[in-house]
Amino acid sequence: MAMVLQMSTFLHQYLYSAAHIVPIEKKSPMLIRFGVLGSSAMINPAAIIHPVETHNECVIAAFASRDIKDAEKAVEAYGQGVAKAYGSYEQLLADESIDVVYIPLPNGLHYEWASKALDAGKHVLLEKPFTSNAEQARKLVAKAEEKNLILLEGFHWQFHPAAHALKAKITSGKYGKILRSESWMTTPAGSIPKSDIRWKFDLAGGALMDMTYVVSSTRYFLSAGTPTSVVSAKSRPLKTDPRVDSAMEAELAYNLDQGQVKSKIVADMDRPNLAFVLPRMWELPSIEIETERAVFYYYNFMMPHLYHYISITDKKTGKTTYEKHYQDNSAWSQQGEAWWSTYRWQLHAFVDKMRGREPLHWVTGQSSIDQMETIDAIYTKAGLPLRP
Ligand SMILES: NC(=O)C1=CN([C@@H]2O[C@H](COP(=O)(O)OP(=O)(O)OC[C@H]3O[C@@H](n4cnc5c(N)ncnc54)[C@H](OP(=O)(O)O)[C@@H]3O)[C@@H](O)[C@H]2O)C=CC1
Ligand SMILES: O=C1OC[C@@H](O)[C@H](O)[C@H]1O
Repeated sequence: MAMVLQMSTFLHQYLYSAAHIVPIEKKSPMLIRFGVLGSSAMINPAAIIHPVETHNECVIAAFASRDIKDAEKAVEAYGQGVAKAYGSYEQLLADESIDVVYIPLPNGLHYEWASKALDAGKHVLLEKPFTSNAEQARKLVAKAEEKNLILLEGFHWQFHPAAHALKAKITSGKYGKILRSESWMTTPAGSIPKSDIRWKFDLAGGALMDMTYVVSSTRYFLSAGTPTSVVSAKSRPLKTDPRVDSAMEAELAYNLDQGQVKSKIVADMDRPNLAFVLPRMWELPSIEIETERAVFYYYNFMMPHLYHYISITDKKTGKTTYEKHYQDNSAWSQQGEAWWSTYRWQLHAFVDKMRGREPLHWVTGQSSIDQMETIDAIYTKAGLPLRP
């Protein structure tokens, strides 16, 4: 289902950004210049190109690919201004006119190229998962701090108003302490081609890495760092390479200020069809959080701009109410538009940070380290090696 979501988000972004493109001549004269490392990455249109097209303070000034022809194709497809095409990532990093580098490379290359980008004095918007493992995450965050450069892990979903609306309720105290949570993300069997980067151990593939959202959603809504322990973790190994988890299920124990919480996470990149035939298209990334007085359920927390709902069941009365937050009256959503995708919200925050304005939300370096430490701990408990 994740792939279907991704395709739908492409369409959503294409249609909305086409309607809201800010022509280059109407953009701010002080443009933030982005460079993309990996012009042909599937995620580029949704995560960076369309968001930039609709933002009046930024432009994509260069694309780099391993093969210059791919960079030239990306330049041609991108209609704003005159972007440069580079036939190597090094060349783009040497371009002094680039302020920010967006990195949509395979997971196993995140650390190397984010590190090189920081060395070249660039700010970095880095795709999830942050790095291959926690050791790399610690080094990368230290480098960004030392160089006083912005480094953000692209947990786009956290920037959407719906995430904030739910978190505000959970942390309000009105519903009592959190008791447990359960976060799911699945993709129907066979929908990710076997040649995909997600199946390659050397590129830091695996379900837990790709569907790192199940960990980040848990940590975000619990306001948690790392778990006290990984109680259990079981992977379903990829037949051709058992180091790669085609699925991972784990139970985490947190000791929060407010008390103990048990969290289940399920990530499955090859989810068996129902009765062997029916792909579980309805299984959008979701999280359930039970507190003393209510059970919350956030359906499609990852792409809420396409569709989502938050249900709240009162444990005493059994009554369930439903909410949607494309745009509400919160200070948060007043900063944007109901049509903004999660990636557009994320870009808004990134630009705020670049301009010295305080973004309403940020994924801190410590959070990215905690995220990778949690992932390492789950792999270790499951008896799998850490990603290289
Ligand atoms: N935020 C989100 O919603 C999403 C995030 N992602 C993340 O973005 C990253 C890229 O994912 P996705 O777009 O699906 O990946 P793709 O496989 O489509 O693209 C990765 C790009 O990396 C470059 N590359 C460099 N070295 C290699 C290599 N050894 N093997 C393959 N590609 C290489 C290629 O670009 P070139 O040849 O042009 O240099 C390639 O097109 C991943 O980290 C993934 O987790 C993915 C999907 C959604
Ligand atoms: O980040 C992602 O989001 C959507 C999924 O399709 C994809 O596998 C993953 O990389």
